[in-house]
Amino acid sequence: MSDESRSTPAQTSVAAVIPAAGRGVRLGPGAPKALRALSGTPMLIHAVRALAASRHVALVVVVAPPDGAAEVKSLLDAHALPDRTDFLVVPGGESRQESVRLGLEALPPQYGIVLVHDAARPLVPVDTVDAVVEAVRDGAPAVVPALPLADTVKEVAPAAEAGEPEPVVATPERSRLRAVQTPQGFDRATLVRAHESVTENVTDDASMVEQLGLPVVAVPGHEEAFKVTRPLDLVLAEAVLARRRLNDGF
Ligand SMILES: Nc1ccn([C@@H]2O[C@H](COP(=O)(O)OP(=O)(O)OP(=O)(O)O)[C@@H](O)[C@H]2O)c(=O)n1
Ligand SMILES: C[C@](O)(CO)[C@H](O)COP(=O)(O)O
Repeated sequence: MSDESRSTPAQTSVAAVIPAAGRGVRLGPGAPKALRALSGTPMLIHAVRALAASRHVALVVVVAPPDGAAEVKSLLDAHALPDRTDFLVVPGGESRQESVRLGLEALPPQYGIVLVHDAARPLVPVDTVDAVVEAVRDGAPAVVPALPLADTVKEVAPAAEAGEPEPVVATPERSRLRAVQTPQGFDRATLVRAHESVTENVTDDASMVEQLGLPVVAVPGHEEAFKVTRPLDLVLAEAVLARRRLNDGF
């Protein structure tokens, strides 16, 4: 590639990988979490629309439950989505990390910036997505949206016996702690290297980049980007959607 044809960060195309292959055990029995309805629409469709709402995002790769790729393709076909965005569906894996890796492997070469976004965070506002992309375009290899904590956090040691109280061993300084959300944004080469190098299971992609010794920066997250994990989160999600409908005058 000549120097003239090499993309600058500002021109680099952006793809989003949406891991949606989880079962949703903490949500309780039912369909895979991403396929459960919020206000009559599958959670996954809300998440896809939230990412495709960003003018930066040109491709969305949905990582479907391992035996659910055909169902997810039909869902994408059945719901209105922006014309300017391309969509791909690939089957996922046993862990979130494996599902993200499978999504990354499906990315065509022209995408230099990758967002990884949980299907379980269906209501992330577009301004949060854009802020993450802009921070990567400004040169950060890895960016996380993050919020200060409302609760004090304690570190505990294992209880002496199951069911016994856990001894508290430390209280980390709260002002320096953040609750991390998605989409997390990456320079693609950095994220690919992280997934190739880190073999132990981690709960987010940015921590793999930290393990490479590369900088990760935090931008402001949003309270509506919360993760639907337990049954009460569904109640909150429905309330947020009802508030949006009211604000939009529906
Ligand atoms: N094998 C997996 C496990 C999780 N995920 C995705 O990773 C995101 C965050 O995971 P989480 O909220 O933990 O979802 P689940 O694994 O479905 O939840 P649980 O742990 O309660 O089963 C979700 O969008 C989920 O679909 C995935 O793509 N592949
Ligand atoms: C990636 C993540 O959403 C950042 O908070 C989170 O780590 C996912 O965790 P989960 O246990 O897979 O829900």
